[in-house]
Amino acid sequence: MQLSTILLHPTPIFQPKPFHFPPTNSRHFSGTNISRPGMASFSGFGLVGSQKSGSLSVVEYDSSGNCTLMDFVGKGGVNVGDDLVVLMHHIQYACKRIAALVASPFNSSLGNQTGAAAIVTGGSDRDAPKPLDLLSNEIILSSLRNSGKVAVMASEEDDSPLWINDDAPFVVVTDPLDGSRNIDASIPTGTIFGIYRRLVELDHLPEEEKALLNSLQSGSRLVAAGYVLYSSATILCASFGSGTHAFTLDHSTGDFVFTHPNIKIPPRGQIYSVNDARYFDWPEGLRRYIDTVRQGKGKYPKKYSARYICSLVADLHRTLLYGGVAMNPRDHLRLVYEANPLSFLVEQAGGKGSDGKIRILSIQPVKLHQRLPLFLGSSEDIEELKSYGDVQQKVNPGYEV
Ligand SMILES: O=P(O)(O)OC[C@H]1O[C@](O)(COP(=O)(O)O)[C@@H](O)[C@@H]1O
Repeated sequence: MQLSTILLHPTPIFQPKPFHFPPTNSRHFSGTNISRPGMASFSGFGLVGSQKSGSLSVVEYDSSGNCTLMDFVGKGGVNVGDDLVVLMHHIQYACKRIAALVASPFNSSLGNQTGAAAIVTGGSDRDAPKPLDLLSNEIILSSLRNSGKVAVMASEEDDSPLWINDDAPFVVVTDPLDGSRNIDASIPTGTIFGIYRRLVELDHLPEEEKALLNSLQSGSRLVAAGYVLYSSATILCASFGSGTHAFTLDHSTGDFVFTHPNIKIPPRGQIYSVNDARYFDWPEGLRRYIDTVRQGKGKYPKKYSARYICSLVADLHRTLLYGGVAMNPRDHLRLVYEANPLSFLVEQAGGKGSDGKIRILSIQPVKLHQRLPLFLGSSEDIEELKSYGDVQQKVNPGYEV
């Protein structure tokens, strides 16, 4: 199959549906609490906090009893505003196309057709993108363009941000396909996105300049953020500034169904997630921390377990649900595309995001592709880890795997 064929006919299953705002005459459900010991708790199923008033509002469900992502964000749900509803409709559609792409029997032959594996990044701070990275990037870009709601898109796959639409309200930062080095082995991958408002005070600047400055907003200004995990289930996890919620793709209908309301990361977990083949490149503090918790000698007197998928979205998703710390202590992950959106989600779930010293969301990005150490997880685990002082890996030889 030709690349162009895949691009033009990516997902026979999910045809784009005309967009309608959610119906307003759906049934109302009352809240219940779902929690399991030692795991994230999901509170108030069917009831979510209203972003504007801070009060609880009732999410509306369709006739099958399901509340979909679009019901959730719309007027019958938390009502994030019409512009953001339209944008989310296009983002979720793009992610359904990527979900189909990563599961496609044809994706392993894409490298030969695009020649993308040979792309050189011209001395920039980025690894050479893979064919699926580039295709995912195209899919996201076309959806953002079609939404009419995006002024700027900054992608991990592009050297510079793209100015799309002068009057559109939002700026989107994205890592279209994180963990793509895993793809040949069908290991989970993910899409990460963050949404900011366009800075109207920069409108007078030349396009290149305002595109860059809009993309370098601090994470504390995020309006919304999310990831989509492509795994045994396709899960879209998002926050619109009022809790972190997850939706699972129902392949029979093409809807993301509201499955994990108000995720609360346990304050303490028993799992650390890191590539510990780097142990001898770690600083003393990080080695001591890992040695301590794996022996059950830390503040939580149980032996920790190690889990590392090497796919940031998957490692974070598990951490959100089970607790613990997901980390990459070397300067590898990107502040703009990865650390900020994911820290926003973790904080909204009651956890913490740090570079080992300071809060991620407080860092002012100075470079688009800026990299940093990243520690995300349970608040007590992150605090304990930071108390070891020296946890950022400075030796970073650039591991070829
Ligand atoms: O090689 P390391 O240090 O284990 O890094 C692995 C991390 O890199 C990633 O693959 C991201 O790297 P890319 O953004 O370059 O794909 C993450 O998914 C994963 O957590």
